[in-house]
Amino acid sequence: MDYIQKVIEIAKNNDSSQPEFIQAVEEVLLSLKPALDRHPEYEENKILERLIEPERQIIFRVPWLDDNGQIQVNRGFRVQFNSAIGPYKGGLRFHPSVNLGIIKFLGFEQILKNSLTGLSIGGGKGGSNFDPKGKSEKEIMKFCQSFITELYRHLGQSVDVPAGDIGVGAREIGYLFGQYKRIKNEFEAGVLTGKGLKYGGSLARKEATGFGLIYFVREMLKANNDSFENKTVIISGSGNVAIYACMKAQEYGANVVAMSDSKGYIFDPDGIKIDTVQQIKEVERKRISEYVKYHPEAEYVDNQRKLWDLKCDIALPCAAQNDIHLENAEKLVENGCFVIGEGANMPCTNEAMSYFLEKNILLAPAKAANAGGVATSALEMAQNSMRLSWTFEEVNKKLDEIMVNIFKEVSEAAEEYGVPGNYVAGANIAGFIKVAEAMMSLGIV
Ligand SMILES: NC(=O)C1=CN([C@@H]2O[C@H](COP(=O)(O)OP(=O)(O)OC[C@H]3O[C@@H](n4cnc5c(N)ncnc54)[C@H](O)[C@@H]3O)[C@@H](O)[C@H]2O)C=CC1
Ligand SMILES: O=C(O)CCC(=O)C(=O)O
Repeated sequence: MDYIQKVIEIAKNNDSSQPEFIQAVEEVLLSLKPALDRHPEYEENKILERLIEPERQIIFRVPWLDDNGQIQVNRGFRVQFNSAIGPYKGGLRFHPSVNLGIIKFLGFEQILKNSLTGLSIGGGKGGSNFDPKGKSEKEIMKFCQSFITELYRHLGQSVDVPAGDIGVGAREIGYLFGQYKRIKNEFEAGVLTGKGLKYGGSLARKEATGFGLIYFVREMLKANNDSFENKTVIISGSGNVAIYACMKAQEYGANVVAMSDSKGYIFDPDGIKIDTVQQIKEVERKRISEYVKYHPEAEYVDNQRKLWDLKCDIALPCAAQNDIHLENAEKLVENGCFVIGEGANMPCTNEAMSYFLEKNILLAPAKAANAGGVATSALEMAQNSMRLSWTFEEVNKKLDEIMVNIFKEVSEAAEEYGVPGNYVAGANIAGFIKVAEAMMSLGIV
């Protein structure tokens, strides 16, 4: 058995109840062969065995009182995966589906993503099986306070710096930061990112993941002599990443015709009115089905999975993992889709990814394409350290430059390691080499 298969077997034996984590490990490791062939020292130093084992995993009880005075108990997680190149960095997800395997897949992806940004940030991820849907503002606050009251002892601006992910936005980060500050009696702004603008947040962090995705896809299109102009785009999700991806794609002349949530999708052939989606999702926190009340000419389909049957040139999955299965991939290609930009983490199954690559579809992998969010989080930390704030234009310009660099790094790695145009392998190899070299330098730790 070769080295890669041996390590995949170790992951399967150790973590057989964590299918998403095994999926992420297989996807990454299987593409690293050219890098491992060139660097036999990585096997001698058991770099892959160490890479798949988190440095630390924290699981904790989160008790809180609901509005009826009843005690509720949730489970909290923080996986501090790899700090070879910087403090652990990665978001918190609050969603009923959260378990250790999901947090581990996200944390594992984060190691290589953060490495691609070129900034000094290691990989981590956390969250809870808490469901924010239907909770009052007070309940959200009480949950966040209880969550951070346990987790705070493992955090610090040079230790571990969480941010948002599904179910965690500026509101939740505010409550987490407020309680952290109270416990520590210290205004340690750099301990959390995605903060509100009045207490240390960065302009453009809210927009960064969606904008960054479009900057990356723009570069990928440019390298293939194409652009967003007049392209038909469909987007899954209607949260933070989806909204700002839609906005920027429209700015570049694309016609975004569909968006979704976990229940269904809206189809507006004249183009999604993104300010309506923002009103429904960011202000009212309601279902995307509300859209047709404002725009009766649009259609609502009560089946999110059917989104992938729509005709488009570019598909941007920006919701959750394993959103695009093989049959969705086949349908997209059959309908003429030739670009996939992954805004969500691991939105395509491994079978769907292989199919896209086989069909020479331009596939922008999540690790690279959605790295603009965490990169801008690192810019927020930099501003916090300097105790100053950059303008929106300054942050956005830096974000754009970072995404241009990531694309360059990814496509050059693909060329150098013999898989030109395979941005999936390019991203994995480029992200991995940096972390592996740092791990080699740091000794057996
Ligand atoms: N917020 C950020 O800065 C970053 C987020 N991501 C990833 O982007 C994705 C979306 O995250 P956010 O927009 O921040 O979250 P969000 O909570 O703002 O929005 C999530 C969206 O996905 C939809 N959704 C959730 N589960 C779904 C399902 N099973 N099927 C269809 N739709 C579903 C929700 O209805 C909502 O529209 C996640 O995969 C996240 O890990 C990646 C990088 C950074
Ligand atoms: O901004 C951050 O630190 C985290 C973003 C994140 O969770 C992600 O990149 O998936």
